[in-house]
Amino acid sequence: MSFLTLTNVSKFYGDTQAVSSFNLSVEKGEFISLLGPSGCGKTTTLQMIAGFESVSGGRIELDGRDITHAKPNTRGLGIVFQTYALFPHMTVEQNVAFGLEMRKCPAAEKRERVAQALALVHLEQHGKRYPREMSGGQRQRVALARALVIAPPVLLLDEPLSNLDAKLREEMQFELRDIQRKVGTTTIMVTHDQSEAMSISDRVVVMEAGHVTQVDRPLSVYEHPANRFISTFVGKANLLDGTVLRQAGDHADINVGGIGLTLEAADSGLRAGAQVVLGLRPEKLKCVAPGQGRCDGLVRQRFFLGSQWMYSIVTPLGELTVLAANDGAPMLETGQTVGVLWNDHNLRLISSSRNGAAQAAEEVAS
Ligand SMILES: Nc1ncnc2c1ncn2[C@@H]1O[C@H](COP(=O)(O)OP(=O)(O)OP(=O)(O)O)[C@@H](O)[C@H]1O
Repeated sequence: MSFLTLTNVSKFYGDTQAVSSFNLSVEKGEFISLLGPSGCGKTTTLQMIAGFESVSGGRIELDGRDITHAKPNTRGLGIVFQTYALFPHMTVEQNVAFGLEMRKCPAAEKRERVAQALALVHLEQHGKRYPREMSGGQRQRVALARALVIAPPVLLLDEPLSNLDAKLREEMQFELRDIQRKVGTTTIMVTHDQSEAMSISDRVVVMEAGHVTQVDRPLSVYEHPANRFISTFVGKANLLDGTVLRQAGDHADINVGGIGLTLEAADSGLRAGAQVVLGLRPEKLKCVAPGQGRCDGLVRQRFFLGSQWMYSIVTPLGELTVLAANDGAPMLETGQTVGVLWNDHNLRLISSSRNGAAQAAEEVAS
């Protein structure tokens, strides 16, 4: 059953539509990420859930209650901002206790709940310090404890890790997910970092220019991106321009640069002659000895990524990016000819013109 529901929620700033017909049902305890490029409407959506921005149209319900126009303080949600927004003149304990004081919580209960919240974020030894005496990661955890101490029905996180350096950010991603699992709070996080969204969330909501374009589990978004933008925004993808030769049963034969590919396309409705764009992830390609792959190619560039090598290989399909594990096998040299191998099972249909019967006739005739 849905715990938080957004139905056709939209937002106009004057004539500009920042969010358009946003629909989402969130289950109790779920961790959802709103993912998309700058300006796509993520923060505006979060602010509408929090009640800091008014809603131009649609409805927001929390646990069966219509909160579309409710005042922010009556929604009781926990919020963590990108800047943490800690009170500099208050100690860590006082910062965490703030929400309980507003709620007139009795002193003994307050002490206990603050201690529990600080223990949850591993800061029980730091209660008497001031925010300026804490590192960025510690301040982030204080902000989290302050949001969680009121036991909110929903936790809203706006780019909560973006001020941290790469290593700390990664550690905090795991910690954040761990804490969220422990307390079981339904969480909505805004991020423009696809790897963060993929590693933390139960489901990812991809937004583009105010619209939701895909809602799915991280693996499904990665393996079955809904469009061309998502295929390259979430991970890397080789995009191959091809022409459908024929659709037969549950697959389609496709010509890409003179090489025949088989696309599993049972429900695609592709017609012979249609122009298609196929996606193939770089880690699904393998370099083998010349003549041993599906085609040969010339290594144009290589990049060392630590755990992997990334190669740029010129092939009849176009220039392909190939990711190979740094597993001790000899690395490829630029200028070297290699075979390139892949399984057509890993091809994804990204877009198609879905036409071209006449073009098909020409292809078959030629
Ligand atoms: N107060 C405002 N007045 C007018 N336009 C606004 C206002 N706030 C946001 N916008 C516009 O609404 C659109 C969505 O903004 P929003 O901040 O929600 O995007 P975002 O996806 O969170 O971006 P970012 O990742 O850069 O924070 C943008 O075009 C932005 O310029």
